[in-house]
Amino acid sequence: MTMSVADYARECAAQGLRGDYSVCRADFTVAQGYDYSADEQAVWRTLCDRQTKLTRKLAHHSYLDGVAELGLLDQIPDFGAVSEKLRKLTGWEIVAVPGLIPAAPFFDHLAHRRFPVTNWLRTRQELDYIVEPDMFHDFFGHVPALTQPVFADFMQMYGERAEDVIALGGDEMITRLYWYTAEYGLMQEAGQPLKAFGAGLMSSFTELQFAVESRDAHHVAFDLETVMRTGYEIDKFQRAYFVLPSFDALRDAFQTADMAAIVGRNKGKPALDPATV
Ligand SMILES: C[C@H](O)[C@H](O)[C@H]1CNc2nc(N)[nH]c(=O)c2N1
Ligand SMILES: N[C@@H](Cc1ccccc1)C(=O)O
Ligand SMILES: [Fe+2]
Repeated sequence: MTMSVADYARECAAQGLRGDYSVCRADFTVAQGYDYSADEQAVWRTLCDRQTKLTRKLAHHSYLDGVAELGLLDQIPDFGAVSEKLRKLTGWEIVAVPGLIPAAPFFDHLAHRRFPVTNWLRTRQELDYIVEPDMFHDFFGHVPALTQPVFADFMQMYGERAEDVIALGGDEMITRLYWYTAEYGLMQEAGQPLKAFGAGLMSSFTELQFAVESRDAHHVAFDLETVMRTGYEIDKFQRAYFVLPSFDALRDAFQTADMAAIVGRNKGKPALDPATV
């Protein structure tokens, strides 16, 4: 692990991130501390109700199958109870974190089948979109798919391969790959309408509709090396969405890629502009 919790806490405070990083353990986890107000519970239900109407229409079926399997969206989740359920289904658990954490510990959690979930919730003013991951994003966006064995295995492999790529000096490149697939990926299977599967889309009322339905959204056919070279910003709608033909295509690209060669060719080069890829 490259960055200490104390250094990261200072950096996050300087950037205006909302979580309290001063209470983190060395692996960036904290206690969930289940003490949410009635108002926060109401915000949670509002978020789930309005977003579920959209995902029914715009989300890939692997996500919707996950929601059906997981249930539990009527109140703010108790991470311990959810972990118990997930462990039985796919061997995953969720751990509480104060918000965005650095790439290396994040991928280390994934490699060990632990998914980091932020322990605080966006406010009523941020129902449509929030600039940093909160509990609604982490839980509603990511956790349902972890009930699906194929996806659950894939996320662990992501964590393992990421550690190798980081060791080669490719942390920016592997982070972009995660970003444009797990967070903002779209899927168009043969003969099917375009669907979303990325968690950053699942949790945003406005960006989910924009990415799938707007003529202004920039859709690009998935290519592993291009994705690994394309820059991104976390606090604005994405200027490119990469479209996969299937999950198998993603897994194959991952398994056959010569990561050392890709990192070697591209390390230190400026990122591609997402608007023009
Ligand atoms: C690896 C990459 O930086 C990725 O966006 C990670 C980083 N840290 C994170 N931390 C939290 N809490 N939630 C996330 O979704 C992520 N995503
Ligand atoms: N923009 C996402 C949250 C998010 C922020 C940053 C990274 C990933 C996701 C939402 O509104 O739900
Ligand atoms: Fe996320």
